[in-house]
Amino acid sequence: MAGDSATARVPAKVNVQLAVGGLRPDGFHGLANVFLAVGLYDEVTASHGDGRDDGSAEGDGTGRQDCGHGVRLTVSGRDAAHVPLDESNLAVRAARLLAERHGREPRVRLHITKDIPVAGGMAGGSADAAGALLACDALWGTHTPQDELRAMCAELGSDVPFSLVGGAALGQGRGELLTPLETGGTFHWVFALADGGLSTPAVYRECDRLREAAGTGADVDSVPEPRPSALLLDALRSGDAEALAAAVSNDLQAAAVSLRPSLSDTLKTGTAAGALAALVSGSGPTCAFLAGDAGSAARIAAALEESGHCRSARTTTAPAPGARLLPA
Ligand SMILES: C[C@](O)(CO)[C@H](O)COP(=O)(O)OP(=O)(O)OC[C@H]1O[C@@H](n2ccc(N)nc2=O)[C@H](O)[C@@H]1O
Ligand SMILES: Nc1ncnc2c1ncn2[C@@H]1O[C@H](COP(=O)(O)OP(=O)(O)OP(=O)(O)O)[C@@H](O)[C@H]1O
Repeated sequence: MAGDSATARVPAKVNVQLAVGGLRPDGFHGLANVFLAVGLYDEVTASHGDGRDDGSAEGDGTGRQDCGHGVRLTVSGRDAAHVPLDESNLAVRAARLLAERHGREPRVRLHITKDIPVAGGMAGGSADAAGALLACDALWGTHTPQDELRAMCAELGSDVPFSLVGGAALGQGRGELLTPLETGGTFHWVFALADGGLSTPAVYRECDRLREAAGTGADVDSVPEPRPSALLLDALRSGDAEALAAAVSNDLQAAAVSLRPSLSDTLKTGTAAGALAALVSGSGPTCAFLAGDAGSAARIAAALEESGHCRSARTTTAPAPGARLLPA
């Protein structure tokens, strides 16, 4: 496909197990990271820029920037104002990386339709990076093999390879080494979106600080090697929500709550409303609630919104497919 534009749709993620090992000399932590893709999506459209203004109004949550070397970026959606429009944007970095690999100019116009919360612990920027790779690859007709796309994803960020593949997967190393996992059914989730984000490096630093303060140490020699939970993998395989609820864990949760103490009220609210499990999503501050069925998910979402302990609540299901091109 090498038409005038290409659009990729990419899911958010929740980590149903996030076991964090010690701080490595390269500044990353070894992980046993069980990712589950969930049905909240960003869309990334790549099109041939013609250099003309597209008429998007200022102040409608849409910005525009020529990021140099021919990449122009616009973003729409409720959180658009919080998305960087310069070269730090992961979608821009992805387009430039793909162009560089194919020895071509990254001349492209990118538009992100943002629905995944920004800095929310749901891999929104990673989704946009994976989406930009797919959309630009289709627009430019560069036909990059899947293994090369995956390697580029890993260069862009630890969560990006999972955004590409979706479904459910175990991430090892810093999270980029993926093993696909079987899932036996549909899981119902509620996400409580917070006001403002949390910085992922800051949450990892807080995790280290809490470990040091507890006297256990935070480096690779002090923290046991993280391992996936057999109970959790069984629960995913069998599609058993109650068993999954009993096995979920997030080693970054205490750090996220330490930086944002109000999250504990959000977690309690969802539990009181009938959630089978309540946990911080990745590095937070989004909180994730596993529900028994769609009706229970709707009741938990209503209780969260009524409580005022979140900005808004969203219901969805998992697993969701990975990054996909939409029909032209
Ligand atoms: C919290 C998670 O979302 C769970 O899936 C990820 O581990 C974060 O993945 P990400 O946002 O793609 O992170 P990256 O862009 O690769 O790294 C950002 C920063 O997070 C910290 N980081 C990230 C991944 C990891 N395994 N250990 C870390 O300590 C490092 O300070 C790193 O500089
Ligand atoms: N396309 C993008 N969308 C959102 N944020 C981006 C993007 N590109 C770069 N960023 C920057 O990355 C930061 C983290 O954003 P992101 O939404 O990816 O966080 P996150 O969902 O918590 O990430 P993760 O769950 O992978 O740790 C933002 O504060 C922003 O400065």
